[in-house]
Amino acid sequence: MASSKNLIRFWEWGKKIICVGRNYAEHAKELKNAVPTEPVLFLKSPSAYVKEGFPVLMPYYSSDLHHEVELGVVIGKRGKNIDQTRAMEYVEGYALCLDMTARDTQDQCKKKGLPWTLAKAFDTSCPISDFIPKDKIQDPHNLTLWLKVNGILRQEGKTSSMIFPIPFLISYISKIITLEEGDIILTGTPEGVASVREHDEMEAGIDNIISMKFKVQKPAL
Ligand SMILES: CC(=O)CC(=O)C(=O)O
Ligand SMILES: [Mg+2]
Repeated sequence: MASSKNLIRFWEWGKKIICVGRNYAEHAKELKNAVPTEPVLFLKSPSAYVKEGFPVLMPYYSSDLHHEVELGVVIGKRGKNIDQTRAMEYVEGYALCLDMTARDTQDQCKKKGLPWTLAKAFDTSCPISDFIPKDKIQDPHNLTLWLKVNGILRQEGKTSSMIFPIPFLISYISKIITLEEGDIILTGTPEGVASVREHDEMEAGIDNIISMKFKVQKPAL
């Protein structure tokens, strides 16, 4: 088992970013998607990570970049075929994450039956907070995730509304992809996703446990 100390810079390790989509019924409905009966999975590249103090860069091919605030679950040790009853033993801590999404690109990918890589995995598509050790969060299914843009509340959702809870997700994912120390699982976003524009400031938090701010910028050409 890794110590929390080792995981403080987990976001630099180039480990896997495994994302769960449509894990909140109200969000699935707001995008006119069916509520899933099995988790929807996709990956982000490690270069998606961006820390506070650096901007979120708008992908040049999108004109509709959306915020999605999510709880990230940080894995502390290697596991394959993990049983749900033991899944929380593999959790070392948490992080607050944004799953930045080029929504127009995602809509095009869906129409063409293409993967979501361009929509979801571009550089800076995963703003991330500092590592939150497991003992700072008593119940990860009893948290409020919130996100403001330029001071106006856009998203506020309870992790109790997740369709697939964390032990189920860990077990399900580990049957397909071996989980390793430093990997992170983004557990899906609640409703209220919407566009951001150049120079907007996003502020997101988990209750009053942690918060973070990111500016949106166009990349220098
Ligand atoms: C429709 C989506 O983009 C799915 C997703 O990422 C989510 O959090 O839900
Ligand atoms: Mg998401």
